[in-house]
Amino acid sequence: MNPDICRERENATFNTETLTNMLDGSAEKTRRRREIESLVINDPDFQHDDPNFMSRSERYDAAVKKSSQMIMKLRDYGISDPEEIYFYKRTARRTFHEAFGLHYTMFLPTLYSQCTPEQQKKWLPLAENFKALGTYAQTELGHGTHIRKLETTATYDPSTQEFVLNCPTVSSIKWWPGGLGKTSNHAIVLAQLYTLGKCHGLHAFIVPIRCMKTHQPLPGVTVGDIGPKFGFEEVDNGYLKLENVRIPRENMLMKYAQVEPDGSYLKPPSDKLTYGTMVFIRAMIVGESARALSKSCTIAIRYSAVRHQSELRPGEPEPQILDYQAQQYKLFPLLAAAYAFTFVGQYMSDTYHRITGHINQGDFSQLPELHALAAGLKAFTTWTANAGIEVCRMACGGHGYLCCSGLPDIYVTFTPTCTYEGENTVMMLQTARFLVKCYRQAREGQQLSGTVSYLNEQQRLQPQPVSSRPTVVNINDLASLVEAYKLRAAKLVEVAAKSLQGELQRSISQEDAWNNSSIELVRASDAHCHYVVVELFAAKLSEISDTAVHSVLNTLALLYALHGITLNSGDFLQLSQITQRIKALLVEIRPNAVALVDSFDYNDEMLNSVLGRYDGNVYESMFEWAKRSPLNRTEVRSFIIFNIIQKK
Ligand SMILES: CCCCCCCC/C=C\CCCCCCCCCCC/C=C/C(=O)SCCNC(=O)CCNC(=O)[C@H](O)C(C)(C)COP(=O)(O)OP(=O)(O)OC[C@H]1O[C@@H](n2cnc3c(N)ncnc32)[C@H](O)[C@@H]1OP(=O)(O)O
Ligand SMILES: Cc1cc2nc3c(=O)[nH]c(=O)nc-3n(C[C@H](O)[C@H](O)[C@H](O)COP(=O)(O)OP(=O)(O)OC[C@H]3O[C@@H](n4cnc5c(N)ncnc54)[C@H](O)[C@@H]3O)c2cc1C
Repeated sequence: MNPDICRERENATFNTETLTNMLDGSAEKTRRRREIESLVINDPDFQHDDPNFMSRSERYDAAVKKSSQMIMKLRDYGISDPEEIYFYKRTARRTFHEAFGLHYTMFLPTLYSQCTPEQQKKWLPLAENFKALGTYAQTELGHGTHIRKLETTATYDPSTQEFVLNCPTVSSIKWWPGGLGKTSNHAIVLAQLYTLGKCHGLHAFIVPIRCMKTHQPLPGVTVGDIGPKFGFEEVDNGYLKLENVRIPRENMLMKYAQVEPDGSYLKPPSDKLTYGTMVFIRAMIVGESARALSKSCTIAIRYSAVRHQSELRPGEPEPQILDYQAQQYKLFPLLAAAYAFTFVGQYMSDTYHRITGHINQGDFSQLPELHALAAGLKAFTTWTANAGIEVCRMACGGHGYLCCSGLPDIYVTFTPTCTYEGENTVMMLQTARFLVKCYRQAREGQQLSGTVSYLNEQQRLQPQPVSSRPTVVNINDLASLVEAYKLRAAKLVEVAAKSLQGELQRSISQEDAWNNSSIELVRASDAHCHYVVVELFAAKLSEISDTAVHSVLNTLALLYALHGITLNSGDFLQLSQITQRIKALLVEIRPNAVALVDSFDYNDEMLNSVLGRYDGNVYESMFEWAKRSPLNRTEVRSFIIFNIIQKK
């Protein structure tokens, strides 16, 4: 064990196990999570070649093999709880990405949430037993964001009681779905429903695409892999063209909207229920932001504790790079954000399950808030985490650029979360739509509840506009900082609403007014989400009874809130003391930095990083890893070089 990293752990002011238990929910939950993780880590079937030294095809084949093994093993171990399956797969995913990822994350959840009981009876046994292997095919070459303009059609034929599916143009070819190219034999296809000559908009259909016996594409189906990408090398994101593909009427997902045998159409209670799976994944991605950022911080902070470089004082030994204030300023606010997002991820998951419970009971009243919250927090947390991973990589200097640091893979795997499940700017604009609506309701005297209740206060405090009210912040008091964030959010929502109003007064259309105000609208959503994160971090502190853990998390919460103010100082009144206070907080966090990342409890197998190793023995491991590069298998790799040298 590296002596530097041992000393860091000895100097921590709190018990890492207590904090890990709190993050997991209880000591028992930590025990069970670790037990599931060790099933993977100690399994010889999961000791495989490093994918960095494999070709794309080899990686795909290995991923399919591992994914199939996982299915068998989960069955053998009797693991069926979704959260436990998730722990198992998360551990197995450490060095390869699942070939059946979309089956679990979107195909199955869509069947659970949008099938009638009769449909569930037919499809769930097939899907849960992996006979029907599925994906979610919504995006087309021409449209990903503006899904109302998707061109794939499903036209009902009452004479045969079938839907006929077509992708009539090049731009209507389905493009991107994970696992579509080579793996899936079924797809949930989002298509424009036509019945009795009328279009009823987007609906979801279960479409068999490959024969369940031979795995050959079915008649009318053209399907394949879209080629290499920035990351996710193992995954066969695919294309799909449907030409006169007939499916039975019962293959339309009919929990909400229905087509009767004679072709008559029954409307759903809300036409946005078709979009439910996207809301689910957006809600889950918030927790993924926390995990990607906490992993990156673990690597960068552990490495910064063992890496020595330059001089602080002439003649003295080189310090740990973690002792540089500039290094702390890069990493500790991200560490604080990783904790904040962990709590926000838990809140988002609980909120999703609570509100979908109400939706299942027929109460749709909270759907707009759920959509706005999931869209906004998905965008807010993925943007921060995405930028943060890159900061962590650069904070490791040159070694952070090596694949064995683990950071390049975390980055290329995480960065598409800013695009998929709703491009982030577009998601922020959806949240803004909700915020402006709420602002107007509050102005009309309606009492708002939930995360937007702060907009009620603007009504109470009229006639003085929010934008002219001074912000007085006690920088040592979290409650005061929450108030400052609240006021900033109220101010920026007001600015956005007024911009819209101003544009409309110039008698331009609603749509143009919206486009001309989109900078203000995105800023309003960003401020709202930032407020929600700070508020939830502060609320979490009130649940913590252990004094030492409370104290260290309070320091992190203060740093998160104050650092956010410095990044957005134009929106707050400038406070000259804030930078001084931040410097003091960095010093306070310094002795606990390694213990705080230890508490995330990533073991070496999951972290898969030579720089972030628990024992700190980074250089020996880097040298061992380099020796395994295929380019090192022979001393002279290219005779072309050899010939050039000879000629000279
Ligand atoms: C407790 C622990 C539990 C552990 C559980 C363990 C289980 C673990 C399982 C899973 C773990 C998951 C881990 C996550 C890992 C993620 C990996 C997933 C891989 C994903 C691969 C990628 C897949 C995809 O990308 S699929 C394609 C996604 N595509 C999109 O997102 C398209 C984006 N576009 C849109 O959503 C829409 O077109 C739009 C919102 C931009 C606009 O829609 P439009 O119809 O045009 O609407 P508009 O006119 O603007 O608005 C009309 C009103 O409708 C409201 N609205 C819009 N959308 C919604 C919605 N979804 N819900 C509700 N309401 C909506 C909108 O606000 C308007 O309302 P208003 O009242 O009229 O203002
Ligand atoms: C790795 C990966 C996996 C994916 N997996 C799947 C899958 O399994 N199934 C599936 O169906 N899809 C999948 N997708 C597709 C993904 O959902 C879309 O790429 C995503 O929804 C964005 O749509 P787009 O590509 O059309 O971007 P565009 O909408 O073309 O975005 C381009 C730019 O235009 C801007 N823009 C667009 N509309 C507006 C607007 N209204 N206002 C302001 N700015 C706007 C955006 O902000 C962005 O800057 C995947 C994508 C990736 C990268």
